[in-house]
Amino acid sequence: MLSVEGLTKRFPGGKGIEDVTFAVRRGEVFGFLGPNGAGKSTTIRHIMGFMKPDRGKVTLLGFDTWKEGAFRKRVGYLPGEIAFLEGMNGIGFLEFLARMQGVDSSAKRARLIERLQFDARTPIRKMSKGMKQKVGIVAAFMHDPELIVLDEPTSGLDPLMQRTFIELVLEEKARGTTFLMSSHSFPEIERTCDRAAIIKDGRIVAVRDIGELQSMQRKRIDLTFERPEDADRFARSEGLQVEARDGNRVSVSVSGSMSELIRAAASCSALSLDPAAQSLEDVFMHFYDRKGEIR
Ligand SMILES: Nc1ncnc2c1ncn2[C@@H]1O[C@H](COP(=O)(O)OP(=O)(O)OP(=O)(O)O)[C@@H](O)[C@H]1O
Repeated sequence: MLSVEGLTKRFPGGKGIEDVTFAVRRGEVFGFLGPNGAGKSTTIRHIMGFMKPDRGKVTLLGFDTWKEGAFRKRVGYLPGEIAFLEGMNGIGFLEFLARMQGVDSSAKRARLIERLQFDARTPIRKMSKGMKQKVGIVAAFMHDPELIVLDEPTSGLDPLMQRTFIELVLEEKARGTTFLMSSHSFPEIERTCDRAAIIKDGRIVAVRDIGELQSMQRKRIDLTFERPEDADRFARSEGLQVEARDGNRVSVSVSGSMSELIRAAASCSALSLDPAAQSLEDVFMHFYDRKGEIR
């Protein structure tokens, strides 16, 4: 459905993307994961045919996206930063897009607006970042495209709306829609994607199944015990990687199965077991060694 081959773009100043190669299969939800400035938006702009590559090419539904625009009506796109037409309200903007897309998408549009719970009659200049993001999501989904390309779709959405968004993606996926979705948040990608590419400093460092990425991920767990003696006993258990100890608390890091940890925690009367908020750094550090190479 989508193939990105050797895509290279060097910006003045040396940044850009280098030899980016991956393919998205029909019907899958494909994540595009990387820290800020890694090259996600640059790659996506090339995919959508808005930038001319220095080298390489993008083939989407059989079209070279830089040279041919005929793929556009069959694709939905949510840019990282949406440029709206000033002076319109949400509905006006969506109707304008629908005319360009050349399909009657009014019924689907109304359903999406209801799901995302916002007043689309609000003038765009008065909309919050989250509301604008919702208008952009409706625009990307409403014409039932075969592929939906989303650049950081949940930025600006509150947790409840992030959940609604995930439901929408899964419903569309069940109908056979293909997705390419960029994010810098692994948990977000984890809930929806089948596979993901990881990009860092303009280069793809891994393309893996989500299950594989999950099992590679190292998690930090904070445990609290009834008494410091229990914490001591737990910290001496076989096969645990203890990161920190303080009184009746112990932090460990785990990758893969949790069963050993849970067994040891139970036998030492653990009171609570909390996954520590994982920073992006923690996730990415697992994928790179110091030279930035994939392990
Ligand atoms: N038009 C441009 N001219 C010069 N440099 C650019 C241009 N567009 C992007 N860059 C640089 O290229 C790098 C990749 O940017 P890009 O926006 O693709 O990253 P990103 O992965 O989408 O990041 P974020 O998560 O912050 O949106 C950055 O260092 C950025 O400053």
